[in-house]
Amino acid sequence: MHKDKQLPFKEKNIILIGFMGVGKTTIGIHIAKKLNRDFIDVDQEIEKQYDMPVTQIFKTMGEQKFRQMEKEFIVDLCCNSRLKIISLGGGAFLQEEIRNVCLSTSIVFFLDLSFNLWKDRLHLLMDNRPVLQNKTLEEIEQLYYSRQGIYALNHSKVNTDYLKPEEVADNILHSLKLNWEINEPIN
Ligand SMILES: Nc1ncnc2c1ncn2[C@@H]1O[C@H](COP(=O)(O)OP(=O)(O)O)[C@@H](O)[C@H]1O
Ligand SMILES: O=C(O)C1=C[C@@H](OP(=O)(O)O)[C@@H](O)[C@H](O)C1
Ligand SMILES: [Mg+2]
Repeated sequence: MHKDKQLPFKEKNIILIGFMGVGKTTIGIHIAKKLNRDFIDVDQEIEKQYDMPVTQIFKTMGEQKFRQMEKEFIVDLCCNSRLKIISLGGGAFLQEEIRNVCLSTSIVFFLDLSFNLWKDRLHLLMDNRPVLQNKTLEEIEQLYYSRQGIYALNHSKVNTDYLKPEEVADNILHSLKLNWEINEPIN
């Protein structure tokens, strides 16, 4: 739809990135509601398409196949949609093609949560995040820090420490509104 032409700033998709469990899905839903826009969670879309949870996709088809599906879905979405609120899976941004298409077409917010606070959420994630399974806390901490450089490639970083999902959504909306005004003033 807009491969060669940039969309007006206000029409660009908004994309949330960050480590597993930081709240991309939860906060994305809040933002979409507040802006009255469609919400798309990439993992949920892949799950619908294959009629199985991500954990099962990893088991039966392997991680590489999941990464391929993830890439195809995100590239298509970025090139052929607008005005969407999109939550990526935490590993998606590791793929260069995904980073490039997201950063060149959309507004990318990195949701940051310090590891100390993230640890308290581990029990909520262990069962349905295949990447965490069979790892020690030390290995998970290494994975967390090894990905921070990749997440640093964003348009805006948002701190989520000690904030409720709705508060983070409000902070993102505030920042968006300021940017919309700066990029496209009313007069
Ligand atoms: N700001 C927050 N404070 C407390 N719990 C949260 C917050 N954001 C998300 N959660 C919880 O953490 C878990 C993971 O959230 P989720 O939105 O699925 O993260 P992600 O999509 O980044 O993996 C969920 O159980 C969710 O309710
Ligand atoms: O970080 C990762 O490699 C993954 C994160 C998950 O999404 P969330 O970040 O929404 O948990 C999901 O895509 C899959 O389990 C792999
Ligand atoms: Mg998610």
